[in-house]
Amino acid sequence: MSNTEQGKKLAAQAAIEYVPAGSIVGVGTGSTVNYFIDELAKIKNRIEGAVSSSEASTQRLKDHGIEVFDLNSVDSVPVYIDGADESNENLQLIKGGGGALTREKIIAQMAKKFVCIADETKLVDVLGAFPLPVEVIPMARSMIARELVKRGGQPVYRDGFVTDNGNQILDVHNLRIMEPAKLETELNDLPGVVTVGIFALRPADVLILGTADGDIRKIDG
Ligand SMILES: O=C(CO)[C@H](O)[C@H](O)COP(=O)(O)O
Repeated sequence: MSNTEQGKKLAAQAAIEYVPAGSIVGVGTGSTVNYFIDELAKIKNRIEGAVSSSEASTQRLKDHGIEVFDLNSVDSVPVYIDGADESNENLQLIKGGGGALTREKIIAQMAKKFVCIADETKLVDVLGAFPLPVEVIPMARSMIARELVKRGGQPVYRDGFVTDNGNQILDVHNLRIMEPAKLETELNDLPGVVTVGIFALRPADVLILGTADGDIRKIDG
């Protein structure tokens, strides 16, 4: 197993301690979360079930025999565990590399505690080296792409990819995001933008990083 994969797995294992007994657990999407789902399966008798941020995670949870609830049937989500494409020291994130950003942001907003799990390479000084995913309503794609260019970005259409919500993704290259909350708010305001992959208005509460030397590092927000 590579150092990166080991880091993801370590972080996923460490996140289990944040899962309260008897709870409905918010579950994100991606390869790091897949390790978490596999860990969660080991304690499935101690939880009530999960709410999920993607069809892919829902399938994996169900394959493990973990009940997946409709979010509308749930009053509260005590903890949400998800990965990230980048995090800064303030636990502001870029997410959406796997295209699940909208449902991820909805569950993160609802969660009392958002625990982000990643390998240590995801920690950066300035967000934006990872292309920023923006989910858009299909008819607005070109208009929004022009708006992103005006702001210094280079949007690239994720051709052939359709989100679980039936929308499209623009991956915006060439950004150095110095004020994440400001850019998140500004892009949120463009008609046709469904979700911006900046998680700054609702950052993570805890970041667990798995390191190459087999350790974990925790940063509290
Ligand atoms: O935001 C996400 C999916 O939309 C993922 O959390 C992000 O892409 C990280 O994925 P991975 O754990 O595979 O590196």
